[in-house]
Amino acid sequence: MLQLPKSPPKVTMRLSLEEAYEECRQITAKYSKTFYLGTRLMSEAKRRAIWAIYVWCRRTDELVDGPDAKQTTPETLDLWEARLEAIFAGHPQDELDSTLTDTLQRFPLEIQPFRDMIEGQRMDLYRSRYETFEELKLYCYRVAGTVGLMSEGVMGINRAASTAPWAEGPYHPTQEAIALGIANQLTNILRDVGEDARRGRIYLPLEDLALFDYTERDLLEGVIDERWQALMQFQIQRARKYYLQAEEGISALSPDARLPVWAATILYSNILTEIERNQYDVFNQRAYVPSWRKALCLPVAWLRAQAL
Ligand SMILES: CC(C)=CCC/C(C)=C/CC/C(C)=C/CC/C(C)=C/[C@@H]1[C@@H](COP(=O)(O)OP(=O)(O)O)[C@]1(C)CC/C=C(\C)CC/C=C(\C)CCC=C(C)C
Ligand SMILES: Nc1ncnc2c1ncn2[C@@H]1O[C@H](COP(=O)(O)OP(=O)(O)OP(=O)(O)O)[C@@H](O)[C@H]1O
Ligand SMILES: [Mn+2]
Repeated sequence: MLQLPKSPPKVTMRLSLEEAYEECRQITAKYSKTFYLGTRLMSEAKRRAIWAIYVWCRRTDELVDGPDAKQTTPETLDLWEARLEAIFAGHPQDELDSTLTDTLQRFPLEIQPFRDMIEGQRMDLYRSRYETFEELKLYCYRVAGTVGLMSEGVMGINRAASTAPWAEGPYHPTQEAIALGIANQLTNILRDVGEDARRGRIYLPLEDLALFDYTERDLLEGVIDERWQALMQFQIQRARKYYLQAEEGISALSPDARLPVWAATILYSNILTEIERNQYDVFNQRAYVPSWRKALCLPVAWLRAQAL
């Protein structure tokens, strides 16, 4: 389903565009129940665009995080970037690429966030520690804030919203879209601390570990004590600060985008609550929002989407 060609294949399309979009839908449903649920609340045109973007992002992430990651070199990412340029130039190299080329004809997306995402994956090739939160924030912008920019381009803005007389035009919630991506990535990092530690990776800023007198060795050994709980609560509070900043911008999105974005935001941020419920044990269990609790989030998302 998500196999990445090892080298640029000759351009052969075994699927129609419709079949390719259906494959994008299946990949999104398979790899992220939360975001897939969000897309089901969107219009047909917007959900197809998000599926196409999700697949490109997932394939990009799998180059460094997937089963074949050991074969990925900086040159692999250079080739992937050239392939991205081809997609934007209207020359997709396979049917999954062609859904993004098709999406670009419907939604005016900039290429830069896609390039920045690849730059974030390059960081994963050579970095396994982050000294400061500023360094981690740059990584989070690149692998997730960029997704916010891509998504905002599809969601569209609320042009009917009153514009201040001194403003040039409708408000674009760019910083809030980036903030939601960063909030989601910080959540993902906290959820996957154990999985990443087992691969020798620590995303939590080392300056934060030192603040709570918790060592790298403690983390790699999965030590859970008051120091760990205080460190995790600090991390969770910071992630929630980014969610709060993001929520300011959701009302600036087009009306039909508010419900799906509120739903995805509430669902993903609830992973933090699940981590708290698990007493911050992210080493032996993977925090996730059970389906019944996901369902309970939907009426809340609907109410938040009504409030301007
Ligand atoms: C509802 C909606 C529009 C969702 C966007 C879905 C989308 C295109 C997601 C792409 C995700 C992806 C595969 C990115 C590659 C790098 C990566 C893995 C990033 C991390 C995602 C985790 O995904 P998942 O949970 O499936 O990963 P694992 O299970 O760990 O394998 C990230 C945490 C990034 C997610 C970032 C976003 C979804 C951006 C959200 C921002 C918006 C929708 C902007 C909304 C606009 C305003 C104004 C707030
Ligand atoms: N990458 C994974 N590794 C281990 N378990 C996973 C993974 N993805 C999902 N699961 C498991 O699948 C079940 C559903 O979790 P969840 O709803 O978070 O799925 P998901 O696809 O990971 O959603 P999202 O990616 O949006 O968080 C849980 O039991 C979760 O532990
Ligand atoms: Mn997932």
